[in-house]
Amino acid sequence: MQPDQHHGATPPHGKPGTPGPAPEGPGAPAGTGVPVISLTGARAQLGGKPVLRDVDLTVRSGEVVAVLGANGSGKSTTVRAVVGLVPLSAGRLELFGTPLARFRAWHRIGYVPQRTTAHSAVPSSVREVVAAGRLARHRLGPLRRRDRAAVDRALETVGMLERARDGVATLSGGQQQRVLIARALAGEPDLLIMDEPMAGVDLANQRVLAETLRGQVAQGRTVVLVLHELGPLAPLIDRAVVLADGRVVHDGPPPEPVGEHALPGHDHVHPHAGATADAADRAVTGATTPGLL
Ligand SMILES: Nc1ncnc2c1ncn2[C@@H]1O[C@H](COP(=O)(O)OP(=O)(O)OP(=O)(O)O)[C@@H](O)[C@H]1O
Repeated sequence: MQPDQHHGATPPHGKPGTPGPAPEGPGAPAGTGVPVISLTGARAQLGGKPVLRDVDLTVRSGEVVAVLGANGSGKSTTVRAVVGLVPLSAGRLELFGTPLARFRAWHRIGYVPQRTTAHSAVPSSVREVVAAGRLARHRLGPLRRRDRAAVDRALETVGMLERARDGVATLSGGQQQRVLIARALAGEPDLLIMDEPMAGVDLANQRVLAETLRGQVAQGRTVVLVLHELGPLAPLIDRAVVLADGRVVHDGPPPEPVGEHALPGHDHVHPHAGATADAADRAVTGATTPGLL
């Protein structure tokens, strides 16, 4: 099945009044900016097995793109390749118009990896974890006032400022996710990449995360979200890229929730084996939880 290509067209959920940090100036509609991510013909192998097979992913300044697909379809590997954590065996990657080999502006990218359930053995405080998000911005030495202010702003954005001195291990999973997002925001990135930000997060924390993301999108931040389903984030998404078995099987408007998947609280788990376009069709259906946004 050929991907339904949709690069750069006006998004179905265009956000009126979005200022956008696009180099072509404020007011440029999402999806019409310069490519922030340009991944073409990407192939990658993990454990000797092909995991990405000719993946194309173009994300333009100001866009909010969901990467969807069943378990094992290659979503995490795709975004890990984008941030240089997985080497490509073929294909080309440019970030902000610069080939990966020459790209140095890592402070422009905030990456929130998939959260593991394992508690950190390192007794870091919330503030220490978030301050690590400034590392790409500031060189060695004590945090300057500007860095500290950015850390405070990020903590405030996710509603964790009062918990700044607490140990991360004392937090719930959802609160830890908020801290990881604050770490990414502390670097004041132009591009925010989040891998399954809602996974394992309770409803109250999902509300905070959704509100945080809404604020980022309103500021014109370019956002890539790996999601199992659009769920409560559906109103924010401009475009969906669906993977199945390491290939893009859809690149276009986000799907409408249908059938049982539209029921609130529907918990979607996909089989690992036999990822096909049909599996991808199932994966793109989203459960909406009313009132989150
Ligand atoms: N480090 C690794 N070594 C070997 N195989 C891996 C590794 N990481 C991932 N894989 C395999 O690569 C394939 C794609 O994995 P990936 O995590 O990208 O999928 P995904 O779509 O993000 O899945 P999920 O929704 O379960 O997170 C899977 O078959 C997975 O088992």
